[in-house]
Amino acid sequence: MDYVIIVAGGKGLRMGSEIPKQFLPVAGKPILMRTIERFHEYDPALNIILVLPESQQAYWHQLCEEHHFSIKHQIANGGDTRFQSSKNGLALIPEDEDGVVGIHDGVRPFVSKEVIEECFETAREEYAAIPVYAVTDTLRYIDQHGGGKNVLRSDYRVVQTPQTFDIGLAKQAFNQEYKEQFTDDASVVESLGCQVAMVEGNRENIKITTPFDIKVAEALLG
Ligand SMILES: Nc1ccn([C@@H]2O[C@H](COP(=O)(O)OP(=O)(O)OP(=O)(O)O)[C@@H](O)[C@H]2O)c(=O)n1
Ligand SMILES: C[C@](O)(CO)[C@H](O)COP(=O)(O)O
Repeated sequence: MDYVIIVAGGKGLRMGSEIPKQFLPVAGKPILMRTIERFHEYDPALNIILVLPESQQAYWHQLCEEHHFSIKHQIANGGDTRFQSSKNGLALIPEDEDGVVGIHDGVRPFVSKEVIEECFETAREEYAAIPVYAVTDTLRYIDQHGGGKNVLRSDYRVVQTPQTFDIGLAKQAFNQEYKEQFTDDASVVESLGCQVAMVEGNRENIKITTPFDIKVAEALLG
């Protein structure tokens, strides 16, 4: 069976809003509900695990009632790092389960059905897959003395989620000790020595991080 773990255990410091950013409404509906809906639309049989700080779970249940949100999901507790949040979500998947697990940021409500499908199918064949897109701005490397140097942007890709993995592989990877360079789930799997396949992401799949991103999100739905 396939699973998606929607991680929403962060602090939202860059958003700086009173309400945690995953609950902020965009065109009248909380971001997190929009994100979960995308995966349910892709596959209504997909098992959904939502990772939320324990202190926010009662509020989430209240929001679900208010919005008549009835998509079935399990809840895991958020961790101090994204690594720990993903790991807590993975712990709810039975040990002997076969299939693919996607790990997706709760604050990326604009992932397309095609990208979700491509990520799950590529991981089924190649064990690990991530959506990426080409950099469109010029990039500059800054050294430790503050000096700058132009770099070849075609050497880089911007990485999105969902990041999809064979379930056994993901569980093995998240048994490692946490390292600071684990900024996404693929970096955890890669540190086992595994290759991660890349699929073309969709540009609208932004990570809602700052108040500016809320304006972009409203515009995308407008
Ligand atoms: N300990 C953490 C940290 C992050 N996340 C989740 O990972 C996703 C991407 O992280 P980001 O957008 O950076 O969220 P925050 O960490 O909440 O933001 P900030 O760094 O501004 O505090 C978010 O859905 C966030 O909730 C998580 O589940 N657990
Ligand atoms: C996982 C991620 O969204 C891929 O782009 C990103 O690495 C999360 O980074 P954050 O700074 O912890 O939000």
